[in-house]
Amino acid sequence: MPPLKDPSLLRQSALVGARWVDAAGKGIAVTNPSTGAIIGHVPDLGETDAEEAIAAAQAAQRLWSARTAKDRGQVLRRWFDLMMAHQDDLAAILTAEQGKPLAEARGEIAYGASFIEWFAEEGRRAYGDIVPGHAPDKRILVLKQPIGVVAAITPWNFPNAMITRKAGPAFAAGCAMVLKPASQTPFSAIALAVLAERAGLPAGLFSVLTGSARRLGAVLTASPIVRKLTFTGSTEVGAQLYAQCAPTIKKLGLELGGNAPFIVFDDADLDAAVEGAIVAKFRNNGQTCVCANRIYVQAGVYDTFAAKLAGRLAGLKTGNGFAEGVTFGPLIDANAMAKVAEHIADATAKGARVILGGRPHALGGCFWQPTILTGVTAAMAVAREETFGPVAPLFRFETEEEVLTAANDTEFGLASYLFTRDLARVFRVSEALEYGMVGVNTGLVSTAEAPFGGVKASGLGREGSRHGLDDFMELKYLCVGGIG
Ligand SMILES: NC(=O)C1=CN([C@@H]2O[C@H](COP(=O)(O)OP(=O)(O)OC[C@H]3O[C@@H](n4cnc5c(N)ncnc54)[C@H](OP(=O)(O)O)[C@@H]3O)[C@@H](O)[C@H]2O)C=CC1
Ligand SMILES: O=C(O)[C@H](O)CS(=O)(=O)O
Repeated sequence: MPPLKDPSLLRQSALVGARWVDAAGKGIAVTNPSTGAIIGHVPDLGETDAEEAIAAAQAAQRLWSARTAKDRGQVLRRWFDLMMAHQDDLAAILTAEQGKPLAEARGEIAYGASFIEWFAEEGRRAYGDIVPGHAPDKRILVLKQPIGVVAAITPWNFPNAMITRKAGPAFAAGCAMVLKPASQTPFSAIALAVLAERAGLPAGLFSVLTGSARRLGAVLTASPIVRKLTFTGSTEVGAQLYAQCAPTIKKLGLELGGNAPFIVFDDADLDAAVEGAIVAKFRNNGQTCVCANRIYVQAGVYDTFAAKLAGRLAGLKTGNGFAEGVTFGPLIDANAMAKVAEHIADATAKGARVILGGRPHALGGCFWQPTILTGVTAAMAVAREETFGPVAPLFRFETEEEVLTAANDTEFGLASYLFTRDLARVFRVSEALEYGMVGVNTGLVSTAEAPFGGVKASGLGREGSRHGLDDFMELKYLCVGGIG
């Protein structure tokens, strides 16, 4: 990692309420997925630390929620300004621990900061209602109030933005947050806490806990003080946490797995569709929940699309995220490599053809060649499971009805994409797709202004947009009588 302009942002510590706990060279090692080198260590915290963080959050939240939305928004705005002022350092920390190319990491910092900026403003629009009464002497008022102490558990693939997409609305609403970031990428979370402290976020309002996910998660999900759990990660873990929260009836925000269809019709702008596929499939080296997991191309343009996509990919470079001109970094770990290899082996064993890549990259380690498969069918694992890697499986289809049936044939329902220049088809297909989000002639839908989230096994709730704030608030109905 290049030297940081502000080395204090890379802190080998965790934040328990108002107390920084140092790893002091032991605890959990964090490695660079490009090189395998140890970047540093974070503390291995336990149950009592999690309980302490929850208690600190409860005390701080009472005072924080008593401040005006404008005041809270000004603190968040300062946090946004500090994130952008330190964009290069935050990006370097992110590339070191997650692997994505530096330019992409800088983009994530700006994307992550945009949620803080957006909710610094949205917090002042948590409007309630005054409803015409049901009796002459009654008045009906509806208030919006913060839900209270929130627990957040986040993944490694977007170590900055998946935190701020939760912290922004939580703090704007007047909540407190106890965060357990992914163990592979804790330093991005800790750097955010360092800047939050400098921005004036009150002590105790934001804790960052590092250590055993199972152990810390058990405390966070069992505590009756924690009134909401917001989780981003796999559907398997999300379902487990859902069950763990049941005894205390918590509000849940679940951003889970995906299996996005990417549909290219005969009448599409093929160059635009190829660019869209590069973004939708290969952003973060295919390690996003909204990645195009299945690429359906209508028969009339199938061969041309495949050739164009292969031509574009052949010119892009794989390597260490800090190296010049690199578009694809490493996968996060050996398990991710094994899953990619397994999906390709399964597909080729069932008749698919590799027209590009298909093997570990010559760089070794966690690097994989960008890969295109043709002749892919619904019988293959890539059609049913999330690959979470740089593999583009191309399915051929004949009719709109056929591809809609195939696209909806999954338990997931997060993102979906279609490319066509037929306006009637845009609405017919978009309305028929069983997903929370539809990209029309674009491969990138994620932005703070829009509601991000899915249906079915892809989760509950929405993050971002004006809807994202309501997920951190409760409605309170006042029935005021005796008005003569
Ligand atoms: N819908 C969305 O927006 C997103 C969905 N995902 C999905 O997540 C998967 C990849 O991300 P990945 O991080 O591996 O997902 P995981 O679900 O394995 O991990 C996500 C987070 O959950 C924690 N965790 C794991 N097990 C437990 C547990 N028993 N109790 C409490 N916390 C736990 C992890 O901690 P630790 O790191 O310590 O294991 C990590 O912080 C893919 O399926 C992807 O689609 C990922 C990102 C976004
Ligand atoms: O974790 C993810 O995959 C993110 O939600 C993807 S995005 O928000 O950057 O699209």
